[in-house]
Amino acid sequence: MYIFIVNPTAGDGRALRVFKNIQNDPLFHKISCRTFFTKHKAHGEELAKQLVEMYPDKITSFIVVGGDGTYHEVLNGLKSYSTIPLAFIPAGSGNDFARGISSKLKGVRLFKKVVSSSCYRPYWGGVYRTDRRKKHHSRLFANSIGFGFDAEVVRRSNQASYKKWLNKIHIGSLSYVVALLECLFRYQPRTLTITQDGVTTTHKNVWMLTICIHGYYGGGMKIIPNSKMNEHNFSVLLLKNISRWKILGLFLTVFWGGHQHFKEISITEAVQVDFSANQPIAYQVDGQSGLCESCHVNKEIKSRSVFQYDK
Ligand SMILES: Nc1ncnc2c1ncn2[C@@H]1O[C@H](COP(=O)(O)OP(=O)(O)OP(=O)(O)O)[C@@H](O)[C@H]1O
Repeated sequence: MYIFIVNPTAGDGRALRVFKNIQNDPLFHKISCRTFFTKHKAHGEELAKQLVEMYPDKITSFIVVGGDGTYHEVLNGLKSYSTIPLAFIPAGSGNDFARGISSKLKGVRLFKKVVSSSCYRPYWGGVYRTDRRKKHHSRLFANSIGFGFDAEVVRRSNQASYKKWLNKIHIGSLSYVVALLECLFRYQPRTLTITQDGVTTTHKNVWMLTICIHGYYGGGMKIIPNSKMNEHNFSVLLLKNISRWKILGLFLTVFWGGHQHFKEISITEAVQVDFSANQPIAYQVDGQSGLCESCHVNKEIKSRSVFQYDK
């Protein structure tokens, strides 16, 4: 049995339209499936957890129709069930996970491939635990986790009252531009003590620390241009000692990878990253935001089967 988890609000309603097209396809009526619509934040996680506990041996695959946030929730609902296959039909506003796995098909064409082929490949997600969570309360991520300026922009935009209004007139992404300009003048860089694979260093005036499974983030920005996804390593980007105006240049050049030549950026690889900050720091994980003072990040030990059709 296939389980569809659909976030009808993702992509300003695009996910609902995509799902309706799938529902109208004759193949949909030939497969055994059940569909669940998310009704509120974190509902995708609750649904996935309940369903996998209810039907542990009957599920062929979860099929997520939505954006990165919905995929992140379903992934976390399946945290203790690494053998359950997962497929993602991108219909959000960002969809970086689809870019990360080089999925070119969309909508009905992708749905047909998911139910008629067996292109499931191993995917090693990330595990993170902030100081605000107890030891056994680690969570998973599918794309990246970032700390600092960019996360503050996401956090501010998610909390802003103007985002609701901009979403209503379908220019929700403009809320990030407004938040970016707000943060540009107000953000205070942090001092971070970072331990990467056992080596500890302290960095002053840090604007961003971003830990990526693949190169894409923020809705199509290629933050780590040459990132090669693999089972062991993350790509780690550190941005420090940069002027406020140059930050603007960074967010313009990131679309074609020009930012990687900035002397203020270093990109390294690591299996495990720990850090602590001198004061609370914003984080964004798969586009969802929060606050912490320290965090531990490593890769999932067991891989998951994720539908990856990149032809
Ligand atoms: N019925 C609902 N009403 C409001 N919010 C919802 C509902 N269902 C899920 N959500 C929340 O919507 C948020 C955004 O979803 P999602 O990330 O999938 O879409 P998106 O923001 O359009 O896409 P992307 O993250 O790829 O840019 C998630 O945090 C999820 O918890």
